[in-house]
Amino acid sequence: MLQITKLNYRIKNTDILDIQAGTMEPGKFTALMGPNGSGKSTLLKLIAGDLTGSGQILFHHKILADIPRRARARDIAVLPQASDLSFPFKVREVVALGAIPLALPDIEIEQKITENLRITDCLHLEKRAYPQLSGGEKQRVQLARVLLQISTSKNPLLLLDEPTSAQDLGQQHAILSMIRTLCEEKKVTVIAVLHDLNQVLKYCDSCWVINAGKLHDTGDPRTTLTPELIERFWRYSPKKLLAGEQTVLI
Ligand SMILES: Nc1ncnc2c1ncn2[C@@H]1O[C@H](COP(=O)(O)OP(=O)(O)OP(=O)(O)O)[C@@H](O)[C@H]1O
Repeated sequence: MLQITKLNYRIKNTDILDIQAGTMEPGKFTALMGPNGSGKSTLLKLIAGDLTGSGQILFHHKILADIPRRARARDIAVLPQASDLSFPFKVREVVALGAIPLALPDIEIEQKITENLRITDCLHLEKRAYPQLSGGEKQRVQLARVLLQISTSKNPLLLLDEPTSAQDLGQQHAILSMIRTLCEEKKVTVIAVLHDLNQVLKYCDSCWVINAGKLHDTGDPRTTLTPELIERFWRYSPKKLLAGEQTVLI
């Protein structure tokens, strides 16, 4: 369970984020939604501990900021919007960075690296130099790294900032489907910034709609994301299109 109370983050006397209260259930996939600049990445960074604001974030009834760094690194992993490395690391070495907080024998780490490369469709890239990969390949390698980082946790929390932004259509669905399975089978709590309404409707248990730094609404995407709400915050009127047997919004 993640509980947020009176969370405020300001820059030069301006509120970037101001959330009075909100909770997220463990083992669920929650989307952070809202227009550009509304505060979604700021919220992820506050939960990750990369930014410090006022107020409180509790994770499984413990104050997040009080959890020792190493323990926090084993429970909480963050996939940022972009991750460039200037050193010519091999893909396998990049994923291995996720094992730094884990106290595991080498053989187990190697097995876990292989497993996470496999589920992110990166196994064929393992010997390649990371800087030479495409944007989508780099994003999947980083996903493998963060999955490895939380792989020993009993209460894993995965924070993803636009995890499918560089992926082709097939990879977008493969990744979101894999993340859903992690929620259901391994009870991973996932919070992801997502812009695609159809992806949120298809894969997420709940959504938080953020606008101008405030939490406007939370709930099941199928009831929360009404045409009125989409029109109000995104200034766009979605149309329903029947694609095969599925209705999609365009
Ligand atoms: N260091 C900073 N200095 C000044 N303003 C900042 C700083 N960091 C963020 N902001 C502002 O805070 C607001 C929220 O930024 P944030 O990155 O959280 O938005 P977002 O909802 O993730 O946007 P996007 O969908 O475009 O990624 C934006 O208006 C941004 O310009």
